Amino acid sequence: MERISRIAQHVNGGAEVPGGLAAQAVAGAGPSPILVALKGKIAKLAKEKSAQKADLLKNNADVVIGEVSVEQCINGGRSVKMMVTETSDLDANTGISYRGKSLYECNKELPKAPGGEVALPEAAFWLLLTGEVPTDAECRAFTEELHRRSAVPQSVFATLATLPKDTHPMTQLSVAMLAMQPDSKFAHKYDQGMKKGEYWEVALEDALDLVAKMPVVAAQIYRSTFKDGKLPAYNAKLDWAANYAQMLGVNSDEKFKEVTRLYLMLHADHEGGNVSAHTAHLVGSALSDPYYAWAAGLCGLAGPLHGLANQECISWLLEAQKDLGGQKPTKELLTAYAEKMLASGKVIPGFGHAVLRNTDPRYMLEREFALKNCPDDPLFQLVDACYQAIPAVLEKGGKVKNPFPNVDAHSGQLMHFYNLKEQNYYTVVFAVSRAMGVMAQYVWARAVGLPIERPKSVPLDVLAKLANKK
Ligand SMILES: CC(=O)SCCNC(=O)CCNC(=O)[C@H](O)C(C)(C)COP(=O)(O)OP(=O)(O)OC[C@H]1O[C@@H](n2cnc3c(N)ncnc32)[C@H](O)[C@@H]1OP(=O)(O)O
Ligand SMILES: O=C([O-])CC(=O)C(=O)O
Repeated sequence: MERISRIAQHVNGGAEVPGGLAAQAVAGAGPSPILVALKGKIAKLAKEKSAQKADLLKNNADVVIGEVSVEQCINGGRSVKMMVTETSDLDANTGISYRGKSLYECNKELPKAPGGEVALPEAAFWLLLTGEVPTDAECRAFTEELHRRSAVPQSVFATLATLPKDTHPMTQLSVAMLAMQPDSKFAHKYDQGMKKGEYWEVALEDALDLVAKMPVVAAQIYRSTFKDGKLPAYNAKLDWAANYAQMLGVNSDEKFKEVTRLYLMLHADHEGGNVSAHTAHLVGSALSDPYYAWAAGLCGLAGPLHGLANQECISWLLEAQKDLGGQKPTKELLTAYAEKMLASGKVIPGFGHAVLRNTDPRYMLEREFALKNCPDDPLFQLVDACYQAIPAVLEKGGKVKNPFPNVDAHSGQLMHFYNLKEQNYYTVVFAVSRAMGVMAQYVWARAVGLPIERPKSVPLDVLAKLANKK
């Protein structure tokens, strides 16, 4: 009851909730039809997948699917197949696919906002959760379901308010996740002796709550850190991403809403081995609840070789712009600039990837958006010159395995163009999106009953002995 009144207060503080399925649930009609439908779809697929897992373990448990070299053991386990992730799969050349659909296919096939051209991120979330493309009606009802769950306890904001104002926004976000943890339904049910077969369904409750609350928490962090602290009213008439965009309060342009949808759709998932997803998976495998798991994952996303690269990248671009001193960026100028940078032993942010061996399709989709919507932006012209110049420079250097740009080389320019200029904040936008994939992964890890993760480590001496035996 207390939860519902908190939600009502929150919604009343913002715009009206549309009178749809989710609103009926707010009014006390029990789980909304869309939640029932969502659970039904996951339950059906989970049955198939659990049978597949059982069959693999019964009939193929001893089949060797790969070997591990000394190099893989030392260098971060690249390409070692040692975990199961149902939601998405990364191909080194074509990039990520959500449940078998490339990002181009997702952008084409998933429902859009009225008048919008890019896929809605919550539609991608539904796809990651269920393996199905939602209908427009399902997607609308799912958006409402998220709105219904978006109220953030006052205690979370009170906790954030105790932090020094210059605390990095990613630190604030991780703290906020932990401050929300006391509301974890998974943790409460576990304490009451929940059965294993119930884990995924309760995990889904937390996953939906967490994703629904992310935009509110993230926007409040932005407003408190960089603006007057006042959060524009929540607008439940908008889709999940557009409402986040408007709560940031930096731009009322429809195109800012559209670019936010695109960004949040593209960053939603990147299979299981990336630092933040793997961290969250590992923590979740101990049955720490989804809030603990994502708080841990966020700390990994905050690393400059991973999610923070988009902050690093925009800083790098702005610095380069200053160094060029008003000259028009050209391939030649950027080649010389990047060569100098590389010679000084610095990493060029936004280029290279642990797994991809081609230009990141997320980068290409952002580039297409920029070519259409802001081709004359000086920062885009610099990004474009980097695209023309840097791969060849890195290739000539001879040690980088993938000289091509990843998504972080572009996303900052788009945010900057639409007036979201505080670069320390950029990884938070990434985190709002990635919460969807990591939460879908968490639900699926419980749905197929994956156990606690505990790979073997060895000291270098042991590795040397193993190597000498061969
Ligand atoms: C959303 C994401 O997380 S995408 C990744 C975002 N990160 C970045 O853009 C940061 C810049 N890029 C990098 O640092 C790397 O390419 C990573 C971390 C993404 C991948 O790392 P690895 O798998 O180790 O890359 P790779 O095997 O190609 O590295 C080989 C060497 O090239 C270097 N290298 C790789 N990329 C770059 C780069 N962009 N600039 C300079 N040097 C690079 C590595 O540091 C390594 O050097 P070392 O042998 O002296 O240690
Ligand atoms: O896959 C990785 O290692 C990093 C990455 O691009 C992501 O997580 O989006």
